[in-house]
Amino acid sequence: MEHIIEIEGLTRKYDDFFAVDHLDLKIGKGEVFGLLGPNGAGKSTTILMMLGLTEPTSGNVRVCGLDPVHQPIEVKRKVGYLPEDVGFYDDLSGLENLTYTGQLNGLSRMEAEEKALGLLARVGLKEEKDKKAGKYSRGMRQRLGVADVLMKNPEVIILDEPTLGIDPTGVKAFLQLITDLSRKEGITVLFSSHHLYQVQQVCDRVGIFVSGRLLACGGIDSLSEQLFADESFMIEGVLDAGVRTSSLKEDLKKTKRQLQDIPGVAEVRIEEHRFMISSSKNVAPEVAAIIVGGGLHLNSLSNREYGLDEIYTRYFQE
Ligand SMILES: Nc1ncnc2c1ncn2[C@@H]1O[C@H](COP(=O)(O)OP(=O)(O)OP(=O)(O)O)[C@@H](O)[C@H]1O
Repeated sequence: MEHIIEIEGLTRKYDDFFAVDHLDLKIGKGEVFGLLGPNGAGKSTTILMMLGLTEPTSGNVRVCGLDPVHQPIEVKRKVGYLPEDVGFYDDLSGLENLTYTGQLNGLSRMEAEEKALGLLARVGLKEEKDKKAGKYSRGMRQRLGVADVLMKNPEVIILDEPTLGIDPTGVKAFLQLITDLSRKEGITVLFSSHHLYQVQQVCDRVGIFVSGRLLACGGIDSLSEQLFADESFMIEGVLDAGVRTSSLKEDLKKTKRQLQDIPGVAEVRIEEHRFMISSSKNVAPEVAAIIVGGGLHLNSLSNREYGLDEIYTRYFQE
């Protein structure tokens, strides 16, 4: 696969703090790639370095074969960037804003207007073309932002939290627009988000950022495996709290050791009269047999499998 973005050992330090810590990442042409991670994970800093707006402390970035540190203007010609909050001339209409961008990019007024009209239709703002940008809703502004970015025929589009503050219907339409750009026009799309669910819907691959590092990267299916392959099942065995034999302490210890030896089991914890077992597969039958065989009184056994959603939430809570 042809790589349009290549990042090697990319690092950005602020004093002693690593905002981005030795990042390696390659993104293919036409891919929709999601940068997923909590606040402060280093997503925006990575984006700014790709655009040549922040200088790396060390490491390399190449975007469309260009070095953003030394060729920032060339990079800006090929890469469209949509920041979290797009700035427009609020007193000008959507059409006038786009036409102005077109003219700044070397088109004549007529050419710019024609192109702007086509793009307004493309992003679903045809009806609102003459409305002042200041009166657009947040979702409309984001769509106008995409049209604005498309005015310069970019090869790559980078969007920072593009769905923030848009209602669910708007989000759906917006994500569809992103997918179309990649599928129909071969544009590479990179977007950052906190929302696993949104990223999951449109991205070919996702990179999970935590503390400036890429914790896992790949198709959505492979992420849970990469992150928590050995802990996707949680089995909980509750003992009868009323039964207190003299050998209880010893029995619990012995049973814990036996549970730990079951193939696939990652961790066994005892909390009061409960066993908590995380494992890579469903070992509930073995767990039941061992607990009962160990002379303990099992009251109930529950077993649940975590989806990527829960793993993601659980992980970031920790
Ligand atoms: N100019 C700066 N000076 C000092 N620290 C900074 C600077 N810019 C960013 N940081 C720090 O670097 C870390 C990464 O920030 P960054 O904005 O890249 O995270 P993010 O993943 O984009 O988060 P968010 O989702 O909140 O936008 C944060 O801890 C932030 O405080």
